Amino acid sequence: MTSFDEALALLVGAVRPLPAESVPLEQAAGRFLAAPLHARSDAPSRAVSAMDGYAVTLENVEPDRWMSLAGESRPGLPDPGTLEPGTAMRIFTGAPLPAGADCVIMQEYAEREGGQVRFRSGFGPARHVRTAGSDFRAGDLLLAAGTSLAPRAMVAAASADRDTVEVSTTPKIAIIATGEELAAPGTAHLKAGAISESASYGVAAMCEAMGCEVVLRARGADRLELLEEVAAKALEAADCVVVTGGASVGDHDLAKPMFGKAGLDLVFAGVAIKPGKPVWFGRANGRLVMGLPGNPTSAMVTARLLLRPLLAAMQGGIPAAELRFVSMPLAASLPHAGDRETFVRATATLEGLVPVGNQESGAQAPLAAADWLIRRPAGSPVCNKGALVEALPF
Ligand SMILES: Nc1nc2c(c(=O)[nH]1)N[C@H]1C(S)=C(S)[C@@H](COP(=O)(O)OP(=O)(O)OC[C@H]3O[C@@H](n4cnc5c(N)ncnc54)[C@H](O)[C@@H]3O)O[C@H]1N2
Ligand code: MOO
Repeated sequence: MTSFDEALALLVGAVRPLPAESVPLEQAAGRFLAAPLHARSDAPSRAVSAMDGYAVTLENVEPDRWMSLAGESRPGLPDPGTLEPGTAMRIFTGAPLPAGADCVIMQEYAEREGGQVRFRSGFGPARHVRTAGSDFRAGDLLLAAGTSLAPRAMVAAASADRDTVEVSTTPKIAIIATGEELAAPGTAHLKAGAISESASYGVAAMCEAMGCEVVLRARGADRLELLEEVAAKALEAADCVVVTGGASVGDHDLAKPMFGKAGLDLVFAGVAIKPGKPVWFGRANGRLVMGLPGNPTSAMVTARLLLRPLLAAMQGGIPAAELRFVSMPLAASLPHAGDRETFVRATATLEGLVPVGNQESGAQAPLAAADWLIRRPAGSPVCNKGALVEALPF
């Protein structure tokens, strides 16, 4: 069976990034940069104060000795001029430092009387000055092509002083949940044998968090003609179709056959991971198609491990950046792993990772608290509390 690493490589090899477009910065959050973003100018453009206080030349200041106050520097002022020798200038956080000043003394250390100011000792040694270009220089690479414009990256993007950015076109995603038993949330209790369809809600939320637009949602009973119709519509509407359920070997597992008429070309089917073994991926009608297992935990684990890198790759993102495993301590011991590479669902605590109590593929309730996946190679021995494990934010 295909290993996780092989599946990932196959997937990345099968994707061509969507074209780029220019969008206003206000619409860029969550999108992937299609071109590197360079700074227009230095930041700060000149030395500025990091505190509210008084600009001085440090060697001219003696604790508790009165000196005259001359001038004021406010943020936004083009030029506060020069500090007159032996004086202090009132200055505010972010305001330009006058020429000749090399230090800002916080106002908490100052006492004022008329046009005079003195400073009690203890104000040093910090100078509270942000030097020109200490954040970045004109022309510096602020964000590489392929970076996802997550909230923190948006600050860096806006600091480049550009009103538009080049980003990837938004991928259109169709999500089809298959299974006779599935009912829309709110209606399952009305029908004997029905369950509330849950997996696709997690998948849709993940797609949206990855900057995609979910253009079609459907639930399909296990009847081939019906599913073929839904598949045709989805392939028409979307760049990528995600199917949940029907991935396994049962008589009613129709997720792959429903794309038969559309000429499904499988890239992989079945990956040696637990949970999520039946996950599959291919192409049909020039679109990408990923099949996730119906078990909700398996669906979310495979979406995290394979769909998320796929959505990044479609947008020119770096798939490996979606899979940054880190070392984390275990706060509880783990039994030996089976013969498939295993991804244990866990919660982070101050002491380390604690596996959630219910590790079944069909679990739904524990997913909300399972914010980490612990990666365990096939055949891993028992792992004791305190040991370091490879983990990925889930
Ligand atoms: N004989 C075998 N049986 C199974 C195998 C196998 O290798 N041999 N693999 C098992 C594994 S592993 C998994 S995972 C499951 C998943 O298979 P499917 O993708 O075919 O999933 P379904 O049969 O459609 O559903 C499984 C389970 O999950 C519930 N479900 C399905 N979709 C949803 C949804 N959107 N929201 C909530 N719950 C959903 C469904 O009712 C079933 O209980 O197959 C094993 N079987
Ligand atoms: O792969 Mo299944 O998700 O092990 O139960």
